[in-house]
Order: sequence, then structure tokens, then C-alpha cells
Amino acid sequence: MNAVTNTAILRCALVGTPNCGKTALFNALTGSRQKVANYPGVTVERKSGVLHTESGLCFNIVDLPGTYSLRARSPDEEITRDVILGKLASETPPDFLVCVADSTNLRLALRLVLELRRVGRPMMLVLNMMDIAKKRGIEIDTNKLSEALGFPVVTSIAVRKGGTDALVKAMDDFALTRAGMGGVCSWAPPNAAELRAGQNEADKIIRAAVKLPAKPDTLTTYLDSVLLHPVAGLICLFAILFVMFQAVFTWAQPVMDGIDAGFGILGDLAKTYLPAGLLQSFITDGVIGGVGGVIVFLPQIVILFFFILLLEDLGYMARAAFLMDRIMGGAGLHGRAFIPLLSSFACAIPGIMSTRVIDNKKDRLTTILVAPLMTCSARIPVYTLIVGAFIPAKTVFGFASLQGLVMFGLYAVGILSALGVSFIAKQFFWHQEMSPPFMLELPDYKVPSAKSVVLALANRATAFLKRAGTTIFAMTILIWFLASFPQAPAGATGPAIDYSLAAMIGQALHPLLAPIGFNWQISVALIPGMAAREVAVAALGTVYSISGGDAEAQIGTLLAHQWSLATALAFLAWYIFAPQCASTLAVIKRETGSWKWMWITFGYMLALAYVAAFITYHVAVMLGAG
Ligand SMILES: Nc1nc2c(ncn2[C@@H]2O[C@H](COP(=O)(O)OP(=O)(O)OP(=O)(O)O)[C@@H](O)[C@H]2O)c(=O)[nH]1
Ligand SMILES: [Mg+2]
Repeated sequence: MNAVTNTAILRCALVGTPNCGKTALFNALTGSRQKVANYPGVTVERKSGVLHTESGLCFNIVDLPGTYSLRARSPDEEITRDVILGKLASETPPDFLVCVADSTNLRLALRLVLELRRVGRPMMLVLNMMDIAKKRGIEIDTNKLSEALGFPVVTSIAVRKGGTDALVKAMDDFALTRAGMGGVCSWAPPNAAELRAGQNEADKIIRAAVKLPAKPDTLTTYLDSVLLHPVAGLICLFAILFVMFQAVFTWAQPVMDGIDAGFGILGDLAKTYLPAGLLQSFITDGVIGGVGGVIVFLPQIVILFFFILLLEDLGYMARAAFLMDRIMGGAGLHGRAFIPLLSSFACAIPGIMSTRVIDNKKDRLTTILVAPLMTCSARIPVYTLIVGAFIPAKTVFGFASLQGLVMFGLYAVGILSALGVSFIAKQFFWHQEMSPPFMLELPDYKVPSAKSVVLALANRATAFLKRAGTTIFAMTILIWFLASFPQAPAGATGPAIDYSLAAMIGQALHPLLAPIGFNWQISVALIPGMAAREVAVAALGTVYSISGGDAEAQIGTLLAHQWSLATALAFLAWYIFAPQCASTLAVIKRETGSWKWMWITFGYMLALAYVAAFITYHVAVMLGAG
């Protein structure tokens, strides 16, 4: 046996069934901040991190997507299988496997563990979620379990401080006693008899080592009787979504006003202390009018994510998927599409990536095709700006804010059009094939951990601010430059911006966009808006403040004076559909491996955007909103 030197790096992979807490363990061991949530299929990529233990060993830990078996069906499960079997050319195979099991669901876990044992890689087992198992009165004899399995077994609580100490110690011991790990690795898909034998052995081991309580988890059973009820459940789902959107609109307002006032003071300071001229214009019109105009929306984004994170951690998301399965199935969407589509409320990019959990290729493509129609958080600034400027802040039905309702409506149109497009795609591309039945394990409800919600929120907020400071800032500089140069000739009478490059570009595009009610200022905001949707807000802010709008006025007030209601509504309609985000298109190309699907998405969204804006504009004008 080779001796393990203290400088050796040991590669280990975290393997287990979906939702057993692999990523929570990975984060605890390596100090990473990968996404953890209470539903199966959160992790869809391999991620690695490093753990240095007190004894001086160094582990390279790989977190993998969850899987029930090595007979991979979906792209995320294939990643796990390939890493375990060492089939990835780009990656050294793991030295050993750390199997992670949900202690409250050992039967499922052991089936995978026994399958993994046959692969022949050195392995150990971690019984995670021991806190929940204890609370439920599940008793597990780890010594007996280890004896029956033939490798070490330890317990852990991934989400508690110190909850992984025993695991780290066991990993150290394991590495030191099994120096020079390697071993032959082979795997062939098990046949029916082998599968049955595996389940029998798992049951036998459980009988010997586990004592289950007489009473199962009553809280989950009780909550599910309401939340999964075909009628009461749907009512709850819609009530939750309604509260969420009302909150995004009303709770955020005071903080947004505060931030806005802050930028107002900064603008005044810049005006007072900077000499009038290009630098002053750059700071007030470009940076404050543009980037500041986007940062104002941080509170709304934080509130939206707060709700999403809470529901994810609670274990509600998989229930919502279950409830929506019938409706989605009618539109030709697989039940498993729900979570990817829901993640797309945050951003279409992780949404599209999480379609990897869908095993049927056609179902996966349909989901990718419609994911960008879900209202991502980058649309929030655009929607809020227009809704805030054009829809009166009234209370209707005695309790609901009209602006909140309109916002809810915009989201609803996004969802309905996603259902419509998937229905048509199903007919058009794959002639209504039957989807395989929907199977998604429902996780137990868990009390969300305040720490993980706060950390995840901080992550989201930083990401948003970083975007504002990079992409949006860069695009704002571009717009400011285009809108400021060339400068007006001496003796010019009109506003300086009319002589600028921006005006030239805007005027050139205008004939194309005039039929949908867009003026040249909007036209010029659309191209840099491809970098990120919020850029449109920054761009309008910059263009209108350079146009010599009242410097003190908020961009919303300016727009309310400059645009007709019909134009504002057409702009909203455009933003529901427009393929305004280049990164989303790039991810579609990467995930489908073809340019074709990227162009199909781009084309159909552009066509929908144009048609929707056209109809909205002309109907609004006919109704007298022109
Ligand atoms: N109470 C408790 N909750 C835990 C523990 N470990 C994980 N969780 C929670 O269990 C849920 C699932 O955790 P994840 O780490 O996302 O699970 P995963 O195995 O990575 O899931 P996939 O990536 O979907 O395969 C989350 O809500 C975690 O906060 C634990 O030891 N105790
Ligand atoms: Mg995970």
C-alpha cells in the first residue's frame, strides 16, 4: 500500500439520491455557496471545491446532481454516472465516493448505495439529516449498518454548525487507512433479477439496523391534505402568488423612494460641485440617471427572491409542480417542466439549465423554448417603471393595489403565452406525442433556515448590483456616448441630442418601429437592451436626461409626459415577449447544442413581440389612449 503524503490531493465525489442534502454538505465542507433548495433536481452540474482538514489532508470534493440509479435517463443523471464511472475524459476519476443518504428515507438511499458498491470504487456512507430522523424517532445503528455494507458509516447534519465534524474525521481516517485507493471500476446496467435482489438486500439491512417509529411524519401528511387538494390546493397556490406580487409592488415602495432620494441628492451634489460640461453630464445623466435608475429596483428584486427562496426551502415548489401538472400537461408541457419554468421567474438562464432533469428530449426542448417567456427579474425594472408612471396608484376591491394587479397581469400573460407556445410547438414539431407519466418525489416540509435564506438573498442582491456595476454600467456609458456625440453645432436651436449618433441610429430604426408606436428614443434603447433587459431603463434614463428633461424629475415622471399611454402599453407588450437578452440565447445554444433552436427561439419571440406591441398600440389608440 502506498502511504498517503500530506500533500496528496484526494478526489472524492458526493453521490446520492436527489434532495438528500449533498449540496448542503458540499457547502459546509468547502465553504462554497452553491444553490440548496428543498426539491429534487436542484443541482444539474458538477461543481468542485477544496477541503483542507486539520490533519493536513487536502480533498477535492465534487458535488453531483442527485440520481436514483446509475441507469441515467436525463442529462443531469448522465453527468453523475460519467463522473462516478470515470468516463469523463476531462476529469480524473474520483479516488472514493462519499454516498449521501437522507436518514429519513433510507430504503431509497440504500438501493443506490448497493448499486454503487458494485462499481468497486472505495466508498463511505453519510447519513445526513440526522436531526430530522431523531425528531421523528428513527433509530439507526450505524455499526450494524457499516458491518452489513462493508464500509464506514457516519452521521451528519449538513445545515448545523459542527454538524459535519464527524464526517470530516471519517474522511481523514478513510484516506489514511485506504492509501493508494483506486480499485477496479466496472458497471453494467442491472437486470430485473438483480434489481429485485438489490431491493431485498436493502430491506434486509434496514430490518437489521433501523428502527422506525410507529407514527410517520404527521405534519407533512396534514399540510399535504390541504395543499395538494385539487381545489383547495390551487386556491392556496394562487393566493400565495397573489400575495407575492402585491408584496413586490407595495412593500418595496418606501425603500425604493429612499434609494431614489439618495440618488437625487447625489445628482444635486454633482451639479453643485462639478463644472457644467461633459463630466457633469456623464455623472448625472449617465451614471446617476442610468445605473442609479436600475439600482432603485433592488428592493423589489430582493422581495421577489425572498418569497421564492422561502417557498423553495419550505418544500412547497414540488407541490406546486404537482398541482400544475394537469394544466401544464394540457398544454403539452411535462410536469417536470414546472420547476425550470418557475426558476425562470428569477432568470431564464438557470431555468434553462435545470431542464436537464427532464429525460425526454422533446419535452426538454419544448421547455427550453418557452422558458424565456416567463417573467424574469430583469423585466421587473422595466415593468415597474412603466406601470408606476402610467397606471394610477389606486386601491381596487378595497384591498388590492391596481399597480400590483397590472403587474400580476403581465406575469400571467407571460405564463399563458408559454403554455400557448408549448401547445403549438408540440403540434408543430412533434405531433402531440404522449409525455411519459410525471414522477417527482415530494420532499418533506422543512422549516426554512433563516441563515440560508439570508445568505442566498445576499448572493442575489450582490449579483444584481454587480450586473448594475458591470454590464449595465458599460451599456450606459455607450448610450451616454452615443447620445452626447457629435455635439450640437454652434448656433443650433434644437436639443443637442438631436444631432447625436443616438438620434441618427434611432431615426434609422424608427420606420421599423413606428407602426408599434415606438419613438426614436425607445428604438435606440432596444439595441443595448440586448445585453440585459434592465439596460432599457438605464438607456431611457440617460437619453431623456440628456434631452434636457427636468433634471429633478424621476424618469417615470418624464416618460409620463413624453409618451402616450398607447406607447407605454405597447412597450410593455413588447417586453413580455421580446428576445431581449443575449445571454439567454447563448445558453439555449449551449444547452441544445444547436444554433437552430437558438434562432427558432429568437425568431418566434421577436415575431410575438412585434405583433403583440402592434395590436396593443392600435387597440389602445382606437380606445382613445393615443
Ligand atoms: N434539517 C436538515 N435539513 C437539511 C440537511 N441537509 C440538507 N438539508 C435541507 O435539505 C434540502 C435539500 O438540500 P440540498 O443540499 O439542496 O440537496 P441535494 O442533495 O443537493 O439535492 P439535488 O441537488 O436536488 O440532488 C434543503 O432544503 C436543505 O436546507 C440536514 O442535515 N438537516
Ligand atoms: Mg444539490
